[in-house]
Amino acid sequence: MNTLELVDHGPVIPVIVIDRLADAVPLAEALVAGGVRVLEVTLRTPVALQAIRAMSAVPGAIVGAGTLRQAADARAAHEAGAVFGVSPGYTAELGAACREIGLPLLPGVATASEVMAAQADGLSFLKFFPATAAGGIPMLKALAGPFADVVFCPTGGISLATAPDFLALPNVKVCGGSWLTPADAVRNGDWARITQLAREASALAR
Ligand SMILES: O=C(O)C(=O)C[C@H](O)[C@H](O)COP(=O)(O)O
Repeated sequence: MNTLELVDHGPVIPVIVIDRLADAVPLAEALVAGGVRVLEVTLRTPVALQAIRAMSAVPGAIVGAGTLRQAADARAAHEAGAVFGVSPGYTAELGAACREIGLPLLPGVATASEVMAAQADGLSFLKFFPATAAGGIPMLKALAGPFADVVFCPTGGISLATAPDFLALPNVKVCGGSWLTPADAVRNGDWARITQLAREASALAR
């Protein structure tokens, strides 16, 4: 798989934090029911790897791991069944580890130098993180000049209301965000609300 294939499935990749393993499967089912199939599960919690394994068995779900910071994270995610990885930043070490194990990587960048480092290692579909704090739409427009061959997935501070402006940019094919899985909805098992948020996100135009 090439990470750019992920954009074929819809305009938004939800960034998911799982605190309780029991929430993993119903949450994935709720998102898939709303038309959102590509799921980024952050490695921020102790149950994240088990959650990736459980969610991978949900029909229709395409599950990847977020918050990859080191080579060991990539290996653990791959072993848990993640079919892609996302990182908040980029290091050559992480890139090499992902290549070695065959885990497609969507690495985070926030500056021109970071774009150049990722491109030097063959990566041209990049997460722009933290999108809003790192310059938002004006920054993406500025990066389009020298990096016309780069496609971005802006993530960080984006909402249903602001996503359309990002998705309207020629160098943006998909947005990431945690707004589809509000912590209170997950805590309360409000899966219907999450399906509704997923429906709204998957209906966004590109
Ligand atoms: O944990 C990771 O792997 C990250 O890189 C950070 C997340 O992508 C953003 O924190 C999501 O941003 P919000 O939509 O503003 O919540």
